[in-house]
Amino acid sequence: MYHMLHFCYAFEDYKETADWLLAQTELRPKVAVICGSGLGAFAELLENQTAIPYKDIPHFPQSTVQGHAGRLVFGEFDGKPCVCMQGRFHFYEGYHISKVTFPVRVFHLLGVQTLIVTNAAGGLNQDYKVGDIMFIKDHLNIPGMAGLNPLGGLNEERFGVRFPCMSDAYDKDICSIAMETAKELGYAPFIQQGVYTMVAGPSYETIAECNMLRMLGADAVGMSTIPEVILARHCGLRVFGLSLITNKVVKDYDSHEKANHEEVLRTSQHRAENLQNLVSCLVAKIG
Ligand SMILES: O=P(O)(O)O[C@H]1O[C@H](CO)[C@@H](O)[C@H]1O
Ligand code: HPA
Repeated sequence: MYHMLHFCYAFEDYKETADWLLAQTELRPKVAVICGSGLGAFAELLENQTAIPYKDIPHFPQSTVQGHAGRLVFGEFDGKPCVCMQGRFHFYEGYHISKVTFPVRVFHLLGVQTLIVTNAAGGLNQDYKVGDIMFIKDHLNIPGMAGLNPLGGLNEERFGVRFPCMSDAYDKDICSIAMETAKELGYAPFIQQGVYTMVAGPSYETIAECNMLRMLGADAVGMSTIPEVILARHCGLRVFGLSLITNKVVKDYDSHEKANHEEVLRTSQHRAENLQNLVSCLVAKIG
């Protein structure tokens, strides 16, 4: 059990990992991408790639969830260097919250300036359809409100300030570029902009919880992303986030629908190509 005041990692641990990675590749990425459930095929498109299994990287946790391959891939899109997490870590896997977010600070030390986070999420907004892509404009940090924030404990000033601002968490300029890119690709009919909320998981939400989350103003719900975004903003990275709406949450007691990870992975596969095109064009534009 970790005490709140104890870091799970010291600054030197992040630095050791970053230096180890810098010795594995000549690429110096300015953009990092975290792939959500079933969305990791994106990394296969990277040119000149160096792929490193998480198990070989000092201090890195392991991926335990289906649809998260567990490799860090360095490569290029249109000559723009990028590093991509093929698989993320979730709190419900049993990792301390600072472990879930470990790679984000490593990216910062690698020289990354922009983080793109992707996830699979359940649609709470009834206007959303399965297969829609929601650009995240804001978030509701439910575990954070219950005391589970990745910045809890002593502040590491070498990364950022004690009380970072979150009202500007999602970069409006990158979101506009992403919208423009989606239009160019003909994807506008299935793009949404909305609020993502995180629950700790791994159980999916009850009907009452879904209704509550919707009432609170959330458009989509998942079990990830927000801790990564908070750590990224703390150390000054610009953030763009998107959710693939893989299922509609159940909000009606007469419904026979049941949330399940197989459906999540099926929808991810169905939209994988669109997402890959969108994110790769975005990396090429902002990298
Ligand atoms: O957020 P990502 O990693 O995309 O995965 C989402 O899909 C899984 C549930 O089906 C949960 O892990 C949820 O967070
Ligand atoms: N709830 C929570 N997390 C999810 C869902 C959901 O309906 N779909 C994909 N990830």
